[in-house]
Amino acid sequence: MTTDPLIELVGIRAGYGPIEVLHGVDLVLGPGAVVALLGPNGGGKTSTLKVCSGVLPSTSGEFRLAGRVVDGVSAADLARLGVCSIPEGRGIFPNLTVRENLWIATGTGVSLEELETVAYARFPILGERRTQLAGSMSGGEQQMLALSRALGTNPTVLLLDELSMGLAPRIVSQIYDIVGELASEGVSILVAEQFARAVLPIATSAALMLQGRVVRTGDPAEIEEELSTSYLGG
Ligand SMILES: Nc1ncnc2c1ncn2[C@@H]1O[C@H](COP(=O)(O)OP(=O)(O)OP(=O)(O)O)[C@@H](O)[C@H]1O
Repeated sequence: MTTDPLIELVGIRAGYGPIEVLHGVDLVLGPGAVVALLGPNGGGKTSTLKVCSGVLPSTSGEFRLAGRVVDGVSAADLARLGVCSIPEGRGIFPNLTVRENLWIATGTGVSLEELETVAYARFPILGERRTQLAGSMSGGEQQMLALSRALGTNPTVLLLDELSMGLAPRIVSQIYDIVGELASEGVSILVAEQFARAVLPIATSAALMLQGRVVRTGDPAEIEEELSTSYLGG
């Protein structure tokens, strides 16, 4: 196992057209770590994840994956290198069945059979619903499907954006239990959450993002406390 950080961002700047939204992001995701990317709306959490998954190119700084500089590497190539992303909104296709959604992940070179085996073993409900349209399932089941697509590809790094969005607290904690299991199996995880409490039980450290920069990293509970008193009016 590598001792290099899985992901290392150094002074990353990036934006949309002429508007820069990341103004020099520094972030480290170590092997087997679960880093919670916390902060209020618009701080740049999603944009940082997009840089890590290769869908938002940086304009300066350095992005390293397991010690290798990967600035400019395409999202598809990063996926082949083991970076797997579940974007905000889950990235599943509501008008396709569970099985067809899993089939989409075969683009990374895994067979449908393998994907289905992994998915249905971990989430039996998905096996029961394999021919059902994804859009007709509950939010929690859709999130399970999104996670299954990721798991089947055997990622080394998992990028998660607002997993808790729109889900009941009980479902959120079930989903995060599974994310915690993945971490204990050695997957390194970077997870953006506006509602920090959801991710606290599994986070090994936290990074606070404000206005396009990581302003502090440290103990997840301390950062959550600072966030809720200073920035969210809690
Ligand atoms: N596609 C886009 N085009 C232009 N500006 C964008 C785009 N996406 C995000 N932004 C801007 O970039 C900044 C950072 O947004 P980002 O979504 O990365 O933050 P966030 O911390 O993830 O917030 P949220 O929790 O609301 O998603 C915001 O000012 C936002 O308006």
